Amino acid sequence: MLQVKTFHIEDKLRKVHEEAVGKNLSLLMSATEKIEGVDPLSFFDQGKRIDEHRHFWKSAEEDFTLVGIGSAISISKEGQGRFQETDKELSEWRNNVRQWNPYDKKGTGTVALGGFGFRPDSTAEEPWEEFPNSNMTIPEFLLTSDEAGSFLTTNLLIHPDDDIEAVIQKSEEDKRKLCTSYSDEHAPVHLEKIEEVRPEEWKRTIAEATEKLADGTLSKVVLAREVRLTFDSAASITKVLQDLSSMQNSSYVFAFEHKGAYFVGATPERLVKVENDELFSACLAGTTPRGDSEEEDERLGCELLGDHKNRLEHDFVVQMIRGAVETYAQDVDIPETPLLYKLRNLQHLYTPVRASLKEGFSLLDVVKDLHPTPALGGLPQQQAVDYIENHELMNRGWYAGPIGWIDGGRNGEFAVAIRSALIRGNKASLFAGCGVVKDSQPEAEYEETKVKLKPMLAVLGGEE
Ligand SMILES: C=C(O[C@H]1C=CC=C(C(=O)O)[C@@H]1O)C(=O)O
Ligand SMILES: [Mg+2]
Repeated sequence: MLQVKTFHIEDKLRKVHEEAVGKNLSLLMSATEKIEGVDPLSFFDQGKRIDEHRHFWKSAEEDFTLVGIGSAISISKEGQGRFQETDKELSEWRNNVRQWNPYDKKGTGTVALGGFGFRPDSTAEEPWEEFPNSNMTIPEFLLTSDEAGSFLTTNLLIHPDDDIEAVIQKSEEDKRKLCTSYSDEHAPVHLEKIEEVRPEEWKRTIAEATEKLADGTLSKVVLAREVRLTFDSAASITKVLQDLSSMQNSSYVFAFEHKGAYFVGATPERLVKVENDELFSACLAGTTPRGDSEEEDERLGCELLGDHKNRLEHDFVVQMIRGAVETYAQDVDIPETPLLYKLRNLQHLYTPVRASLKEGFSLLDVVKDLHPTPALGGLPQQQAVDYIENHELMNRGWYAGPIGWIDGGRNGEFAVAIRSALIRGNKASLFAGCGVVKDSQPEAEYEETKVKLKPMLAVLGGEE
């Protein structure tokens, strides 16, 4: 039986409002309480009754889920300075927040959730019309759920001319709705049409890229393709998240909603995590399918570890991440040889990175320098990004961009948004890419992207 505890923050809100009136300033109020019996997916689902701006984030390695509903502060920047401008604006709000948070818990309080498009200068081209170039949001209601329990943070921006009694009443009502268990049966969607976007032309772009790679101008470039789906009705995002969470338990499961469009996925690829000033990154590049039997699986894994083309793809990523991390961290620990990272449908070459973040740097400083790693862009970085812009047959939007969260206490994590789909009503665009090096074969890369598309396809009515 669900237990709803309503947290009374009336007095705090009245106090902040008085101060806002006195100073003639808008003030951010943040209050965190411990709650019980609230399921993150139910909270997300109920959130649609309150606001069409919702966020969902589930960690790949620990029991840690964040769900954000609505927005108290929404920051959208573009251009080369977007990471640092976002960081600066977040700090300004946090330096001035009126906060009640008795829990020393990462991911509570003025947490900002969101992401950044792949390119700093991309415009809202089809199918990304609803998405700004980047957006980090401090939600009005944030559920933080981990093995120790659940915490609800209410963040409200209080204006001098607010009717504070009405604000109090609405926030209490919203919380009651969010903490009500959902009863809806979320039916799976029925897939009516699958359309691969120009697959033969895409294979030719791979062949052309290998020529460019052979002449030495580029060392590696990641090229992605799109598959469009049509369903018989609008897809339930709650159901998609539920299925991704149960099927892809070594991946970050995420959803970002903007004006009725959803960017959803299950990515295995960490960009960077900071916790207690420890920094963790990951090099994930080089791919082979899982085997049908244990023996076959092991054989495929061994072949991957010894495969020259995949090791080259992978080593470019390790080199680049090492260089970027050394600027911001000390005691950098990176093993010499990769391990295997096994997912439901495929296995990757994986090298974990661990270091100590130097004082004075933030998570977003590291994100700025790491993005895009050669697992998503290529090498040299700028030439590869330009090559992608000029040759790829799709608009990346937020695909392969950094997505994640950051709290007011220097903790946070960003992953890269691959194995993902943009869903609007009864349509979806799925994206998958592959690292192209000079020995790449177009047909093999095409097959690799096919396997990478499987997790999203499987939760959207397709075959696994
Ligand atoms: C770009 C994607 O995967 C990257 C991450 C891991 C392995 C990769 C590869 O082996 O090609 C890619 O670099 C994608 O899934 O869309
Ligand atoms: Mg590959």
